[in-house]
Amino acid sequence: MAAEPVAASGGGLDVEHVSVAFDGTPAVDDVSLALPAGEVLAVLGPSGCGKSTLLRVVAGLQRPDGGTVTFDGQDLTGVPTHRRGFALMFQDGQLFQHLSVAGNVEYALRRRRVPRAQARDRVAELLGLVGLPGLQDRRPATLSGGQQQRVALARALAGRPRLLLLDEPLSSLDRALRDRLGADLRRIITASGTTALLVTHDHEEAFTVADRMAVMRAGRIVQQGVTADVWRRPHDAETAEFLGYTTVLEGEAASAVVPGARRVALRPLAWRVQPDGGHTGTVTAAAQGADVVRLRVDIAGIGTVDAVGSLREFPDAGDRVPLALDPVGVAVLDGDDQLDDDA
Ligand SMILES: Nc1ncnc2c1ncn2[C@@H]1O[C@H](COP(=O)(O)OP(=O)(O)OP(=O)(O)O)[C@@H](O)[C@H]1O
Repeated sequence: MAAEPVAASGGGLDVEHVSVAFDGTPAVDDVSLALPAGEVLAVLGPSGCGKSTLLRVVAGLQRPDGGTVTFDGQDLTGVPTHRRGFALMFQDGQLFQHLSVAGNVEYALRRRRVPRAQARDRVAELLGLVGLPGLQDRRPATLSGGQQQRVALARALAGRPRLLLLDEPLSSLDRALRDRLGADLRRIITASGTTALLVTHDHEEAFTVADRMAVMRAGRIVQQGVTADVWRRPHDAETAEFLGYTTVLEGEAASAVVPGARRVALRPLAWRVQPDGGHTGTVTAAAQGADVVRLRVDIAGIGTVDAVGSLREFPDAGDRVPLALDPVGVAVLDGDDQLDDDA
């Protein structure tokens, strides 16, 4: 069930009924998206779902078989990529290795013949914005992966694009750096007032960076909305799993967790070992993580679920443990039932 996109009133991007097929096989299938000006939208989906193709249609690099792309009400059909006023940033930055950092960032400014002094000031301002002040003269090869992506971002923002298109911008970085740069990316995009469309397979990245999220599967948008809403209320089990929920319960097991619910999805942190938590379970497996003990516990009437425990009282297989349920880690699927946050 795909919610209808909210029209991007007051400007922004509108994608309506866009389809692309390669050799008769649909890659993008009747996709509609709305991105209001000043917001960040993440299209989230697994490899091969068609998200890069969709991004290429918006960029003007791929002609759709059907549908329209408009920005600020202007139909972009027939408008070439370089006339759209958009900027693109890819997974691996694609910096010009023979140019300095400053040379890379001012690339768009040179093409527009911005006066030299003005361009220099803008480069300094952008490097400050992305957290790399003073690195003008360095070569890309002497920078870390995270620094290179920051330079790529500064370069993309230099021409003040009306839409920034990001294709898996953090995927080449390791997890810790990805988390840090994800938060920075959001801050930088917001601070520069840029409207941005991000495609990614990483739900954490989408959650950190975007205001709105569209979940894509096999060429179609299966759910879209405000990021926190999609996160808390995935429509179906497959979407829930893709968003990091690890267990789906049905029938009586579901209603034992949320009264009246037919299906619920649980995040790995939903159950926590806690005295007087209201439930009891038997540990079937335990593995020590860096911060918590990750458990599988069997709860009578519910089944086997993931849980976390404290490193201080390392529970082990066979132990009976008291458990509390954190409502933030629970989503009701296919129903109107919502878990009360105070429950
Ligand atoms: N130029 C092309 N010619 C033929 N098939 C293509 C072409 N580009 C993409 N496809 C196919 O279209 C489908 C969607 O590809 P696309 O690259 O858009 O997916 P994606 O979600 O971005 O995946 P990934 O994250 O792996 O890049 C895939 O099945 C892919 O093989």
